[in-house]
Amino acid sequence: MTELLRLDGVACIRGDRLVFEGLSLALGRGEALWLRGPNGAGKSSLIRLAAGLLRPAAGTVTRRERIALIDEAAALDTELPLRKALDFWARVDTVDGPAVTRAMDDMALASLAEVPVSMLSTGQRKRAAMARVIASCAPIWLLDEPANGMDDAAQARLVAGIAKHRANGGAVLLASHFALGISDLAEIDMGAFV
Ligand SMILES: Nc1ncnc2c1ncn2[C@@H]1O[C@H](COP(=O)(O)OP(=O)(O)OP(=O)(O)O)[C@@H](O)[C@H]1O
Repeated sequence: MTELLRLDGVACIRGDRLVFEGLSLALGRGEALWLRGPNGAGKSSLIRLAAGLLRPAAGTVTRRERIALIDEAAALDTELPLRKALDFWARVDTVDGPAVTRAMDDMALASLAEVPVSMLSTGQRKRAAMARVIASCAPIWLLDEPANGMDDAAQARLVAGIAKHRANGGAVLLASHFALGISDLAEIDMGAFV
């Protein structure tokens, strides 16, 4: 198995509180891992550690490939029409226009291409954030509550997108309150590390 992401003996301190410690995980090509646990268990913190946005208080984080991240902020320019906002990130990620078109199709966003991001609904913004992740072509997806605000049809597209990514050799680290119906999903109960 080719490991794309590895955490060894990681501890996380937020403010002056130890959120978790002694946490290790490895994520290989085609694998998905669900971080579950109650509010405050540290699911979002672990996603941010994996992304390199937080420094571990102990242990090591190793990323062997590019990452794409969804968290509470969609990171799309709210002033731009959706297509242009996604094209901006495509240039940053050095991917081509067809990748953006395919990602928009995957998340059923084609009809919203000219709509400013600021006018999208909550669920549409989540779909747009997911399209950005898909279009990035990054092998490691770090998804923090990606289904929040999505209706059933959007969730089904999210699950299909994750399956396609894994089939193409990608890996997914998912923080979520529920399993989303993803098959062959490993899990870590973050409550066990508090
Ligand atoms: N910027 C911050 N400064 C200080 N403490 C923080 C910060 N962000 C989060 N925390 C604390 O870290 C702990 C873990 O928070 P985190 O958001 O990682 O949990 P979570 O499992 O994702 O929770 P939820 O299910 O509510 O989204 C909480 O006690 C939270 O109050």
